[in-house]
Amino acid sequence: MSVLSKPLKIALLQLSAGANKQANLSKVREYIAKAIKENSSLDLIMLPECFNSPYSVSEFPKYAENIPNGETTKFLSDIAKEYGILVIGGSYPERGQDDKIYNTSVSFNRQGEIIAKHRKAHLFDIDIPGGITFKESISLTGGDKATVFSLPDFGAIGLGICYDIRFPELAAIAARPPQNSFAMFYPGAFNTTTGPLHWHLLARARAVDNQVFVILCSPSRDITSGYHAYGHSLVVDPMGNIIAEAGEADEIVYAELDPELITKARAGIPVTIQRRFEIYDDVAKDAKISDI
Ligand SMILES: NC(=O)CC(=O)C(=O)O
Repeated sequence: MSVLSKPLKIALLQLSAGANKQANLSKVREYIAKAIKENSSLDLIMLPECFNSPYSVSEFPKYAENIPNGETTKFLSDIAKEYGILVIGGSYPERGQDDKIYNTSVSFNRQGEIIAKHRKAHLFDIDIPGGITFKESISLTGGDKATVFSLPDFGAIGLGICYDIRFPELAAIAARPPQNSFAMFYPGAFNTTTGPLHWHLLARARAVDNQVFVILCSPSRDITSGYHAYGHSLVVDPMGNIIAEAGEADEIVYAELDPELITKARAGIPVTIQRRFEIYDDVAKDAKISDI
């Protein structure tokens, strides 16, 4: 039996976010209504990284909210409940109890209850001369756990945020026993330097490494903003094939995750049972998993 119990129908909302939080949330609401109108049998909606605020280290503290008591968490919970749909709530800046700021993703069941919370573990601190310099650690603190949770009626999934995809350990922890996830979801905002270099490569690599679906949801590209997101929200199957992809503008991407594709990939190339843990350590053993 596959680790995914039945086909999962998903929609990725590739949307840009501006300075006005209310306008950003209204746009999300409008696109969710559109997605459900276009595809009434949808199971899950996913949003991009930083969908309620600009992607900017100086702006994060101004937009940061308490989770679960802030307005964006309530907004997402209401949507999940209203439409009876699973929601992977992209990410938004969180002000923790410790007064530190995190880049956090919250997921909801069909009743609007929180089923997972992931704090971006690996902060995006890079400096590519002639390309891009970015330092999330100026205002953000990294989370300290991997996130794996059960998507009701479907099975386990892992979740990381953007730069987390560069670290294969989180996906390996999610995909291997004892977690046995069928997919890795990454809300992510690569940019016009790193996107063309690595976006597809990393998504396909994580999929093939672990024989799972990999789903990336990006903001759309707004060249009037301070950060030019790459776009190209993506769904990759367990063999590494791209089965759905957005362009650069606002767009909804639909895909169906078919359990048979996992079964076939694992039967044909049985790496899941060929690992040599007597040669190297299994990162999935004793991993620190988020418990909300
Ligand atoms: N924005 C990110 O967190 C990551 C990114 O753009 C990259 O890894 O490239």
